[in-house]
Amino acid sequence: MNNPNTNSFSLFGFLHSPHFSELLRDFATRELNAFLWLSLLVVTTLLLRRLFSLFGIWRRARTIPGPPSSSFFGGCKLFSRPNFTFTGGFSLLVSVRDPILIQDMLIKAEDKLPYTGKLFHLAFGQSSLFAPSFEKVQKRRELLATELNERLLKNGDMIPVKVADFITDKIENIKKKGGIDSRLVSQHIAFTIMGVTFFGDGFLASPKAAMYEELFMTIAKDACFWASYNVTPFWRRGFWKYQCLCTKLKCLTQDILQHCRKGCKLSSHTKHDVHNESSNKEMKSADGAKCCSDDEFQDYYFFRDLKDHQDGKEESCGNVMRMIFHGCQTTSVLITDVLTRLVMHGEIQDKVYSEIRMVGRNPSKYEHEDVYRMPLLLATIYESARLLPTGSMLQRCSLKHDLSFASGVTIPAGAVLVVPVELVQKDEFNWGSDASHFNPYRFLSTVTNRSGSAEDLSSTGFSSFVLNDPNENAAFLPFGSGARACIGQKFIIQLVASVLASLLNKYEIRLSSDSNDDSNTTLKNNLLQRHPNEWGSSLAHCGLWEDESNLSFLAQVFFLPVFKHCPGVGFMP
Ligand code: HEM
Repeated sequence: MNNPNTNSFSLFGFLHSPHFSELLRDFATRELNAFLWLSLLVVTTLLLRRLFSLFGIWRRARTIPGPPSSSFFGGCKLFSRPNFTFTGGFSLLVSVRDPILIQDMLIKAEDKLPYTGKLFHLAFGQSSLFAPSFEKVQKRRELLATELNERLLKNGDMIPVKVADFITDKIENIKKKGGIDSRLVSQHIAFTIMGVTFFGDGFLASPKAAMYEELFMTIAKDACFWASYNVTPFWRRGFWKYQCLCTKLKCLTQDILQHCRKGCKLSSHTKHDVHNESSNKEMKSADGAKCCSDDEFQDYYFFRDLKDHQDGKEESCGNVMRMIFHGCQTTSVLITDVLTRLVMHGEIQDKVYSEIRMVGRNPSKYEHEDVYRMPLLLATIYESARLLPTGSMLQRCSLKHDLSFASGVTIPAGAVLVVPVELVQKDEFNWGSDASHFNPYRFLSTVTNRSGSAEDLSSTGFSSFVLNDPNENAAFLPFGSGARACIGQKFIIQLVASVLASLLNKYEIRLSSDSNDDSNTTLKNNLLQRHPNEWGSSLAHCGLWEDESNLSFLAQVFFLPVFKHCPGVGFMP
């Protein structure tokens, strides 16, 4: 019979024996070795996979002709082969500069990069309209384009007139308080156009419209910074403040929408049960703005056709905010640039003014079809967009299939395709020797009579020029091209031209004499002055400046908008 005391004694003795510690050490060493081997195996497999994928990329990239491309996205370039840059990201980056290839590529490569929209996801929530996959956006793109163009045709006369009147009032009000920056005027115009487009006329009367614009701009300014974190920075207090602003914006968007809808309903017949209905869904946000459910948005007329195509998770609110954001950023850059060009090229401003006066039936308001009788104004807008596109790069990829081009080049699926828009739009090969100069006439042709000589039509109220379609030149890409081209191009060009026609009829844009900084004078300050002959007949546009007390307001023009060169924040979806 075993004595338990003897057993426990011998176990205790064994545990303290040198043999046991040796066994333990041996075991630990084996475990550690096994772990190290396993780690080595995993790391080696990962590295080999990466190496193989790198060789795969290199092998496929060898078939793509062209010079080596430089590093994009600020990444460090490790080595470069023709059209292939290894930046450590293990993706093939192909930069396309040939306009014919670009056109082909923009038609065939329908997807955008998988991280497209991440930047704005944080700020505005999900947006199905700017999703990377073409399959997801195709239907909505078509519906939105129809809606915009129908709206354009139906309400084309009303939006520019209302926006121009609203902006003129705003300018006059700000003028009373002091100086005003032309970037700010452009921002107001862009924001008002977007507001009226997406919320209806009620937006102009909304008491929260000004606050909405301010909040939008604050968020747009910070969006790049907060999206630059790979891991959402929950630990930073500033991040929570930003999130709070984003929630406020969403609530305010819904609040303004409700305000506009109520206005519509009141003016039609009954108050309905808007208040009761929504009170169940409402929750109060920090500043008192009311949040309601997304159903409100799905009822909203602008999205009524999109309703059937919404999947459960999607937020229509995100779509509206993303579009307002995109439209505002791009449009305000464009308007600022047009104003700058007109200041810098007084002779063009004079001719545009004559054109506007010639067409003008009503001295202050222009109807939408009238802008098509102002080819120089339209050409000025296109030429400004050519010289300063709102995004410096277009990006595409084909997520599923390899892309084969007419030239015989094949780009593998998943490769990142970029078009350096600024370079292409200023390339002498595409635009001639004056490619980097402002010359709106490049988009115009003269009207000729039967004998082939230029005809002077000024007495008939028609311009002697006709506008060529700028999109005929494959190197004209401010609105992109192909499958994912901007669907707002026609709409916004017509609106911007109409609003500018109304404003230019009232104001002349000039460099400010206040600027002391001579080196920057050319681009810095300009003045919008009310034309003394605003309501009169066609007096000469120049020479109206004797009376300096007429000076209206100071407008500063900045050539490069603040956001322009921040990667991603700009104006690209
Ligand atoms: C001056 C004004 C504008 C400019 C310069 C502009 C420019 C652009 C550019 C460059 C793209 C990318 C195209 C591409 O990758 O090929 C784009 C996309 C888009 N734009 Fe605009 N845009 C403007 C105004 C608008 C407006 C007013 C709207 C709508 C109200 C709009 C709606 C869109 C949409 C929905 C897309 C995304 C298309 C997609 O990803 O499928 N844009 N825009």
